[in-house]
Amino acid sequence: MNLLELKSVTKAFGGIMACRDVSFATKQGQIMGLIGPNGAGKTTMFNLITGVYAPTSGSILFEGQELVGRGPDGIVAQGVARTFQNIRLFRNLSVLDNVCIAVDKHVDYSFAAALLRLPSILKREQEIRDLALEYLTEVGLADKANVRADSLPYGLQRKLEIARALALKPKLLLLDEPAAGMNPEESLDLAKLIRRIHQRYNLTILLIEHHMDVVMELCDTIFVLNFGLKLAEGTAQDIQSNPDVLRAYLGEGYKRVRS
Ligand SMILES: Nc1ncnc2c1ncn2[C@@H]1O[C@H](COP(=O)(O)OP(=O)(O)OP(=O)(O)O)[C@@H](O)[C@H]1O
Repeated sequence: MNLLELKSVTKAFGGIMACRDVSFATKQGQIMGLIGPNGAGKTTMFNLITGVYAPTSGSILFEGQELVGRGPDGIVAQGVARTFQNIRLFRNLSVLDNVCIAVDKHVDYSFAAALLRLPSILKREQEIRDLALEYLTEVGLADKANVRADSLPYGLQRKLEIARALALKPKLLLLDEPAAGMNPEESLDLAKLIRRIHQRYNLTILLIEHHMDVVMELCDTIFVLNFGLKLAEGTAQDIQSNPDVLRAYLGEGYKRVRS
């Protein structure tokens, strides 16, 4: 079953065509890679799916329902969460509080009850902290729960963004360059983490990444954008041997990760 389907999506910023007539479908449970040169339109695709921008034309379906026009909060409520290329944490809050805020989105209690600090609220607050700690444990950050988010090195801030996105209980998780700035060993460690959460939380994942070892290791299918247009789509094997992709992005001397 298709969880996400883009149909002829176009986005123009004035004269710049960031995406042109892009169509693809992501099946339930898939990990799909979105790759291409700088400026190809990858982050714009994420911004369109998450309602940050409205497409100039085209349709974006999630579980068969139109997302266009729903707005970012409505789309999160539908089950879509993301991380950002430029990390967006509450920098001066603790690591734990960054995740608590996301867990809290699922909690239903009245403002008056919260204000009066009723015992039920105090109990619920403890539950939120416990849940947040579980997500931090999942990404290996439990021992950093009480430090300020901006004191973490960038690689760990990216993991914190993943924990926060998980806390929104998404069906579809969009990861925008989660391995940016990581060395090969760290990026393979991150690939293992992504594989683990994919299975554990029954996720469908859309992954933008320039680290090809991570993309080739994780993705069931890969969609290649170039100048806002679809260049190719296929398995890791197809993409690594596609002459157009080698020419436009991977480089003619690209060494296959898997053969
Ligand atoms: N808000 C905006 N206003 C104007 N132009 C934009 C805007 N957002 C993106 N663009 C343009 O759209 C094109 C696609 O940008 P986008 O950030 O989606 O590329 P990308 O593939 O994610 O690149 P990178 O790999 O460098 O992150 C670029 O030419 C960019 O300058």
